[in-house]
Amino acid sequence: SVPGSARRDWKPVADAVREEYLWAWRQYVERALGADHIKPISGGREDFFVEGHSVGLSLVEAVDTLWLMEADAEVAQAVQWIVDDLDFDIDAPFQVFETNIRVVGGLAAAYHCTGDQRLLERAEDVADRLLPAFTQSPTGLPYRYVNLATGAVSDPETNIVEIGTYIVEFGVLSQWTGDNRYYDLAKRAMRVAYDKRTELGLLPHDINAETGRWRNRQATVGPPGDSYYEYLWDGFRLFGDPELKQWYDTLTGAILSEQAERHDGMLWFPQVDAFTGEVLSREQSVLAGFYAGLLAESGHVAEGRAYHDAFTAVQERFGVIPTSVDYSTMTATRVDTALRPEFADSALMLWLATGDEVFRERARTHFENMVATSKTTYGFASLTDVTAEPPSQEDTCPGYWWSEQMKYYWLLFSDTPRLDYRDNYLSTEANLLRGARR
Ligand SMILES: O=C1NC[C@H](CO)[C@@H](O)[C@@H]1O
Ligand SMILES: [Ca+2]
Repeated sequence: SVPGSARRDWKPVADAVREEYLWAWRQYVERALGADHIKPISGGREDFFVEGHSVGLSLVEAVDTLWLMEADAEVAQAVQWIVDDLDFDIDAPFQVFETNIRVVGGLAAAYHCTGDQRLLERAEDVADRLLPAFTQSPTGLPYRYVNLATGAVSDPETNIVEIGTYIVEFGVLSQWTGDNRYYDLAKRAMRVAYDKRTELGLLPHDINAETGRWRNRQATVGPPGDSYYEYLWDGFRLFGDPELKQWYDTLTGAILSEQAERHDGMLWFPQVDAFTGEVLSREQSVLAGFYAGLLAESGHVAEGRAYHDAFTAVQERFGVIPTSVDYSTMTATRVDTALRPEFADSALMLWLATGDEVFRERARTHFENMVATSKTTYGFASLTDVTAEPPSQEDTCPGYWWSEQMKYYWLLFSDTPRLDYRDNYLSTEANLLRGARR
């Protein structure tokens, strides 16, 4: 039922992924239950959003991954913790973008997989606490922070990712609750930025939420531009909104004609001046690797393949892709890397779009190299230097590890009956919002 022929037996790899994940889950439960992060070297606890106010982030991010792995006892334990112990009435400023993609999205995915109404109620509760960031804004571009208890908003110095990565999570809430406020607020913010595109059809990435004025000239498909483009396409795919597709096609056409560059026979996307098209930087963030998958999903399969080929060259050179490289010299401009999932994200998207086994091979290497370099006493650790022998580790594990690369590997290798491989949707945080087969 999956695309392409299973020419080799991937089950051993799928079993290894599930074994590593459930081992890491047991360490988290025993040592850091309820913490945003486990500290994988020391076994300690770490807050992500606000010091002293963990919201069980890694647990919230793990629910749908556990469910897809048929770890149903672990799912039940996680849901029980959410119902008993997760309270968003916190008098502190939370980052609106990160809270949406990780917490609203994680709870929405948990609801989609389990059907437990209490999880939808929690998703609505935290989403409602984010709305003042939109409704208090004179332009409709949301502020970056909101106090979850008081609704006080702050920091208008934002970017297109943080004003434009909501329509998926807000859209399914509108669909599931019948309240269109969520969708309308999310789409309005995207429209404001789109309407300010330059003559070339490109977007700078920094903008002021109070004045609506651009704060810089640089366009990028990496952070903080990436998921604005992703969510235009995803919003069209999930909700069929033709305007979102028109905006996506216009901006993507400009990116492919004005920004794409061939270098040493490989396809790259330098940062350019959005007004003139002048190349500003040939630095490529590992986060930009998601774009290979987005291009393939949205009909630009050749470009998507070519961009993944480029990042495969980086993986082959460094073993683990560094936070950023200069592709004109193939040197790392930052040697650290925080367990970033994007290469595996686009490998899954390209495999689903083409059925080509090469993407499973590439993802297998990504998994094996991650285990070899990041696995430590109580879990998996970010790296401070991928070029060191052996690569040096940092005592932290990001929340997205629990939602992203381990889920991408599992879906690539397991052929799980819990996913509709022909019609599914994973958010930018890999939250499953369509395609769960209960
Ligand atoms: O869209 C995102 N950006 C950064 C993280 C992964 O690198 C994660 O939160 C998500 O994939
Ligand atoms: Ca992402």
